[in-house]
Amino acid sequence: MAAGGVEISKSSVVVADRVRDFYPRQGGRDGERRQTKRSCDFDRRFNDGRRDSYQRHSEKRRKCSMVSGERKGEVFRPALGGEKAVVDLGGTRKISSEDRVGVLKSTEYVSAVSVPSVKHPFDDLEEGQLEDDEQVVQAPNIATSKWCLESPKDEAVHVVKNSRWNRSSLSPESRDEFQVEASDERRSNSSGSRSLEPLSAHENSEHESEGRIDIDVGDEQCCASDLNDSGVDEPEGGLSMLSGSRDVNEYQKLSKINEGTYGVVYKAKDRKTEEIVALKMIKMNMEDEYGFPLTSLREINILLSCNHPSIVNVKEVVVGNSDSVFMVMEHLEHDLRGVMDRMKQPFSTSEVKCLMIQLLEGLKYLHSNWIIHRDLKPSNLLLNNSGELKICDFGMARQYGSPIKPYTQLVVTQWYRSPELLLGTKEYSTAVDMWSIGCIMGELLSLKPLFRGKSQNDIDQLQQIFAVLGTPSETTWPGFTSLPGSKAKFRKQPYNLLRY
Ligand SMILES: Nc1ncnc2c1ncn2[C@@H]1O[C@H](COP(=O)(O)OP(=O)(O)OP(=O)(O)O)[C@@H](O)[C@H]1O
Repeated sequence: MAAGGVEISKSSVVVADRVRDFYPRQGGRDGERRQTKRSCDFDRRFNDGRRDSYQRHSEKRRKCSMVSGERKGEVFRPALGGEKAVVDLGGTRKISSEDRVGVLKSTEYVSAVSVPSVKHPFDDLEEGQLEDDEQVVQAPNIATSKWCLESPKDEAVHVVKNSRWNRSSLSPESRDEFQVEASDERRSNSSGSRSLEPLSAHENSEHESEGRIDIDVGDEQCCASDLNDSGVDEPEGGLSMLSGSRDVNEYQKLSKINEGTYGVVYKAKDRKTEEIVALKMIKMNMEDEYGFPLTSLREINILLSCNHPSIVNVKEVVVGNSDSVFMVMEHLEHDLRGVMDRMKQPFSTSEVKCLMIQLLEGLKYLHSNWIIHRDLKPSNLLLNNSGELKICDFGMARQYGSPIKPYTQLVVTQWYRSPELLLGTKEYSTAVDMWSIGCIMGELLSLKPLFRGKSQNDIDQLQQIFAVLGTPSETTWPGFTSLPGSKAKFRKQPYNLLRY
């Protein structure tokens, strides 16, 4: 591994150079991110870089109090390491220095989210066993975050008609600089259809949609205001979790980076600190007058709770002067799709190793925190000019538990979708992400999608997979014949030709 480490370390420099080579003007012109070449090598990531991750952890704690600190008197539980900390039930959270050392020592990156359905040592404690003024605390926690909508009771956080996001209250004066274009975007999407709008950056790319199909995620796709039936009183003033959020005008819009299905992404500058950031504007659901998409709530909740160098950092959520909401993220200069589209030669093996180790570290962090991403593909992997890779776009992500519950199978862009999803399973787990990153690794090595099925054709996608890996049977894949799609007539292909 030592030799491999050296090789990867060197290659990270090359990846950074190659990323810069494709965008020489971008890297050099404004010099906004003149970063050291060594930032993704092993030395820095695992030695010096560890300091960075601790520093980010403490920043995250600050964020955490914003996310979950509002729930006074609640008993918080530790995440994975069993770390114990102290919470003042008056709402001010304190963590003793001893506990803090424990937190930092116990895990390489601090686990940020709760573990559903797992018995924890503290579970055995009787009520009152904790010292009077001490309770168990958990740093950023998906389940207790104010953005959490996983439990139906909490789903009452929605926009109300007299809120500041009420469209009728819109006035020309109240528009912010992000608003004009945003309104146009919404008009163009006013049919309420979820079809992919034309993208600016990848418009002419043959990889534009990465085999994407328009998805209707059925039971999981709704917006906050679809949940009004929960019977809980609506909080006065709209989305309660937005109270106290800063205004988007704290940022100066520089340019539009890209538009995805669920939001428009802008490059912007913090007016005070001059930091360059990415602002993702959340598209409201136009079919519903005040709809805040559940996917966006999930994305915000998960990203605010995560803390890992390979996961894009969300700094805060800000609001526009009218009915717009923005996620403020660290800015990375490229995404892997754009970089690969411009490459003539594939990445070298060692470059691929450098990218893959970052991707795998990020995914390990997610999976060990019970999160499945469910939409891993090159355009959701951001790269900076130093060769650092970060996973973004958590619109499809969700927490899972044990035992596995049925989820929608209409997730993951087609070329990166696993056979079990293509065959219609509703009970799936982290393996769907592992399949996607296997496809991404193949593509990094060959510069061509590994399994490039015809658009919206699951059978063709499966035929392409079976042509390489063999047509499954109950022997090679126990349980295959009970999958809904297994009855289709697939061509018989010999087992596993991956090496040829
Ligand atoms: N933090 C960031 N820094 C720079 N660019 C970004 C950032 N986040 C997103 N982007 C760019 O915007 C694009 C779309 O972002 P994202 O995937 O989050 O939006 P989406 O609406 O969920 O897209 P999709 O249609 O893939 O679901 C990305 O592919 C990337 O090019």
